[in-house]
Amino acid sequence: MSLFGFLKQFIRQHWARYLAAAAMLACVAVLTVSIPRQVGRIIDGLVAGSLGGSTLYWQLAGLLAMGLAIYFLRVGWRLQLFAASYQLGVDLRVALYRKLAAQGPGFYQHQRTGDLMARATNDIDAVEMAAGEAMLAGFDGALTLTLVLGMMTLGVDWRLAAVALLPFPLMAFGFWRISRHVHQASTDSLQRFSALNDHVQETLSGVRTLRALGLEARNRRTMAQLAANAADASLTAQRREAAFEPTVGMTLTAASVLTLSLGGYLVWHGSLSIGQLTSFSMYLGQLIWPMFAAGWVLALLERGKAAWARLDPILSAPLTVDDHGSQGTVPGGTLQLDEVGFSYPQQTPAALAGVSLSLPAGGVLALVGPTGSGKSTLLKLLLRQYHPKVGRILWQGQALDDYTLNALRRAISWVPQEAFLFSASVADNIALVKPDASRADIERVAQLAAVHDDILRLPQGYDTPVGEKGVSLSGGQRQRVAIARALLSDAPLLILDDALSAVDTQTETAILQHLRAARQGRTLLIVSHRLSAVVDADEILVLKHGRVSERGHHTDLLALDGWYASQWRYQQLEASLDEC
Ligand SMILES: Nc1ncnc2c1ncn2[C@@H]1O[C@H](COP(=O)(O)OP(=O)(O)OP(=O)(O)O)[C@@H](O)[C@H]1O
Repeated sequence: MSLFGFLKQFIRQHWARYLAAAAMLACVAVLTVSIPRQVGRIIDGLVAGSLGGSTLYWQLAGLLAMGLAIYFLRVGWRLQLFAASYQLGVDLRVALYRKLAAQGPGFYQHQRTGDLMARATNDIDAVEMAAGEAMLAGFDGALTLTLVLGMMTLGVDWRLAAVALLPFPLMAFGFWRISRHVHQASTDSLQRFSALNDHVQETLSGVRTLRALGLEARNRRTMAQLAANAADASLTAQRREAAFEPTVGMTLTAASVLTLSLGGYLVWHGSLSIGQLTSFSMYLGQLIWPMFAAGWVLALLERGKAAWARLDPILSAPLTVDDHGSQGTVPGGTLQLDEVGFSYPQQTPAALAGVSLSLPAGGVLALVGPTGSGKSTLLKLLLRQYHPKVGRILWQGQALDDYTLNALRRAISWVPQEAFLFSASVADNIALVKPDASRADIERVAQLAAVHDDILRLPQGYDTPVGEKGVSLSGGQRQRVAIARALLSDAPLLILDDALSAVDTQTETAILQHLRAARQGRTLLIVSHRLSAVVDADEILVLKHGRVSERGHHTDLLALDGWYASQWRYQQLEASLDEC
């Protein structure tokens, strides 16, 4: 959709505000153009000696009243229009947030966070300006122009009007050329601001890594370069926009010279009064605003169009995760994969091929295998972040796609390796999916996740703020808080995605024992590099190059003497060396 299409749709929705603003504006325009005519009449009355005394005072008071009415009406219509344009900003931000929240990893793989943030702030501001300031100035300017031209032509002298308008086509041509440059410069400016934003965001996220690698100076130089690039682009855009003013100035000067030449000649020959020439000159002065408004409106619209060209692809991008299912709850039951295969876009080797498994409700399945063998990919298919290219996934005999995404996400408690803690207390972080959980419940799951004692040692215990604005927890503590969070949910499937990698073997054993005792029939899927975490699983699947290379119980796999058995021996040896 074009910017104008979008604005049309918005104006249709908020027509009452725009209509009220337009009505007030029309009154302002009528009053504004009446003033020079009135002034001309007073001057002619004074020159002829027919105006004086109380009539003169009443006419002057009338002029003052018109000025006051113009002031209040101007305030009124600006408020109406700005309220509408701010609403447009809110609507756009909500729409963008919804879209971003609904997109899957396939979308984010091609986007930069800083750039998306720039679109949500800078670009929406530019569209907001196009819907508010530009509409306001455009409507005002167009109305004033029509009325002033009407008064010049019909109310004063059409010959003067015809001559005064001669330079205007040249101005229109100048405007057209300038606005093309403004569009290009605005696009460039928004893109460079995005690049700068992206760099700041990445620097803040990776500040520890940058420091550890001693890259601060290099990063500072890049930052300075990007900031200078952004400033240059903004300056170029301003320079392009600044060209509107001299064009207007030159046009009006030429129009004034032509008017005075012909006007002087007509007055000299008695076919125009001095009052009429004064009125006409005042009308010419009143053209300054519509002309400046035209330049300003074009600049705002070009900026808005450049911003919209960056926003529209995001707002109209198809969802990488579709949500066409109709089943609102997942009843649990057997999870089944039939000959599932998947490859990432633009990746030739398949990340998964011919994977079949059956995980009954309440069962424990483990996924192991060398790095890059497809374990996380399989989880992504279960979480429906991607769709299998071949084969099918069923839950309780129903295709995964038949469930709504919401239902599916409620049915799965997923604990990733890198647990994210929000800026809130530890207790609130654990109770994220169940904000009404009691403190006793929170402490119970923290004990199951073997993190209760660690939390008690924090300065304010469970009320200690953590996350970005609080105390930093160790990787292992973060993982255990995330496990506690998952245990608090009632989801029938719990997925531990290498979620115990940062805890020692003893703590891992303790957590797994607690899990077995407290699972209460929940299905458990464990992905782990450490095989000690999976020895008790009902079934262990070894993935290699996306295929199941071994499967069975721990003892079966040891007997097979394949990758699992050699990895087990290696890890056992490593553990015994650690104990020495
Ligand atoms: N987003 C992606 N785009 C393209 N290829 C990907 C993507 N994610 C993973 N891959 C590729 O898919 C294959 C399987 O990766 P996956 O992350 O599933 O392995 P993994 O077994 O979980 O590895 P690890 O144990 O290191 O976490 C790898 O070759 C990987 O490079």
